[in-house]
Amino acid sequence: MTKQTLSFQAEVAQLLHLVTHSLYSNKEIFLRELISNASDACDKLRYEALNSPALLEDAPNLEVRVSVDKTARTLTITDNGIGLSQQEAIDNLGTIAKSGTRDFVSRLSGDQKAQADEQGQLIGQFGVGFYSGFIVADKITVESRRAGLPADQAVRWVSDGGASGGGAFEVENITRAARGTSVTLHLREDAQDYLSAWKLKGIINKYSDHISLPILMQKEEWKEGEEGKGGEMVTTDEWETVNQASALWTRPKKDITPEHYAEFYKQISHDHEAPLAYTHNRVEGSTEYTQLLYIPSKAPLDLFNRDKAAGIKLYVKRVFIMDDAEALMPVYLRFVKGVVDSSDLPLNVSRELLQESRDVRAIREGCTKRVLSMLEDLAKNNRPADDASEEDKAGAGKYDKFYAEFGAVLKEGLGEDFANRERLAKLLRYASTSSDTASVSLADYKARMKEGQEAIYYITADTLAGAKNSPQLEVFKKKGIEVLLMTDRVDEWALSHLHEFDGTPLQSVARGAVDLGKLQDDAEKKAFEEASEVFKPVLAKLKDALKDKAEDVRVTSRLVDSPACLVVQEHGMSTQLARMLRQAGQTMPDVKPVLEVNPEHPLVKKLAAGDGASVHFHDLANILFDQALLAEGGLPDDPAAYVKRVNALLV
Ligand SMILES: Nc1ncnc2c1ncn2[C@@H]1O[C@H](COP(=O)(O)OP(=O)(O)OP(=O)(O)O)[C@@H](O)[C@H]1O
Repeated sequence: MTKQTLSFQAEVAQLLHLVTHSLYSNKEIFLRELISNASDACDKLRYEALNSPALLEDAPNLEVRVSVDKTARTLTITDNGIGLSQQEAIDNLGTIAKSGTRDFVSRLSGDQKAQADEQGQLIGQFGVGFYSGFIVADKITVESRRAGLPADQAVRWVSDGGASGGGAFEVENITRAARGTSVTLHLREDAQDYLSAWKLKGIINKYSDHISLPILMQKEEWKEGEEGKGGEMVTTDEWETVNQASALWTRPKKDITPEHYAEFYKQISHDHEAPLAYTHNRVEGSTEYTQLLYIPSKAPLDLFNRDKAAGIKLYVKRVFIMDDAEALMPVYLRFVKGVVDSSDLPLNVSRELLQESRDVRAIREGCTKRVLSMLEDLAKNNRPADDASEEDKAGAGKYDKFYAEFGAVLKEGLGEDFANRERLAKLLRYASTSSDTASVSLADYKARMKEGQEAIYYITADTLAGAKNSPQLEVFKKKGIEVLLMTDRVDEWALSHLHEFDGTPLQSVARGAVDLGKLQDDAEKKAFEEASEVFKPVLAKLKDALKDKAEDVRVTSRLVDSPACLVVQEHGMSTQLARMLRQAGQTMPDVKPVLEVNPEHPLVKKLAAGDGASVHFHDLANILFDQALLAEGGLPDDPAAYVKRVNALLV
């Protein structure tokens, strides 16, 4: 093949512009990115070689070499991993594979370029990968041969990253004896200090120490100068390993610093923020494995996508097997990132096999328990006592942070993980009528329950304001009974799997007839029974007038200021959930709510005194119903008819 000149995908050209104009503040990350790619390429080869050992040719020891040529002013990162075919070089080094990064870049418009610095920080979140080489290089040459292809089918890829204005790269066919890839950076004028071996070792130590492959550099020696001249460091032909070259998780915990853990997290998660917490354990017993699990500080944008890739990398005896091993973590813990290294699974394990393996089940259970313990610790140290140790104080507010990001997903576990339901229930936090923030645990609530209170009361609504101002809370407010306010979409479904906490039932205040049990005194009960009796005739008339809308009409003691509210039958779906599902396009059976009226309210009294056969009565009954619907965030079936009825009253 002769030389071909090809253009970058439009987003790559934009990304390159961004990289070269805005990533100056943290230039050195380019080395981490390129070494990380080299390490991935070796992992891929090791995995493919499990089935095709011939791919390893005569070089079974995988490694990365970093070398400099001071005369040519180049820095080269070479690996003997999987390599790239010509087509792969064109596809992978000319486009952006990750859809998240691509979308982000394509959204940057021209006038935003002024805030390049800010964007540089943002782009750091997505990982610029290979293209970060252009932070320090004005030209990059990649030479590569895919493992398994003959020496004369290697490729050379060269680009100046668009500096010449063309936004193009060249590819040509070359002969390369060794399999694998070398990336040569022609260093910019202001990046010449990356020719210093000492500097490079420092960067490798900082960012890439945990890479399990050996990273080799040529040894340097002090050479005395000729007479009258100073000495200097000179490069020898001997190569030495400059990193620890053992996978981080295989090292004893005492030898790993928090910085190492954080750096490793960044590499596996592509998250620029430090993790909130991590746990590292070697599990022994009938199933043996090592787990290193992280809880991120921030939720990803696609957190609620239950099909989203899981964040666990599976290794078997330190050989990388697969990313996103979803069988190792339940779906409700999909935000956890980390590594599991098993000693028992076969190296050729497939995703299908993982689903069925007993060892995998044991690992999943073990990982789940670990994550829950980690969360329990965060919860425990969230509000440290004054005399707590410095370490415990450092955890202040971390659980709140976790819960704000991932609480809604954790709740899915109530319906998914029956074995751990009680532990999960203890981790739940809600806003309540005494706290606007999601900080009340079920145990806190129980500890504050009133004398004679027999249930944990809660209400679900679309918004906090909607929950707080719901008419259904009126009697609870009057009696000073705390009610949990639930506003996550998942709450109602999740709560349908949690009927009690520590022996106390959970009761929705919008479901079934209100029964405050011992919290109501005898006089109140008597007054209520009398009212039910007195209102019987008007209830019958209301029922008739609203027969298309309401399942039943009854008097209630739950209201204080409002004339009426809607409730659902004890085991029915709430009107709020039904509305949500309908909005989501599901066909819902038409379940009619119960209209409850307040016998103390003037409007209800007026109805009772009126003539049930009059047109006026029919209109008032409908207004009463529609207003109750509005009060809980719904819309009348026929809004125009509602407006007409209200207007008729106003004039
Ligand atoms: N040393 C290498 N050996 C083989 N293939 C490579 C090498 N470096 C890069 N590639 C290929 O180029 C692709 C693009 O690399 P790039 O670093 O831009 O993205 P990535 O590695 O997929 O993402 P990220 O770096 O954010 O993890 C890689 O997915 C890989 O296929």
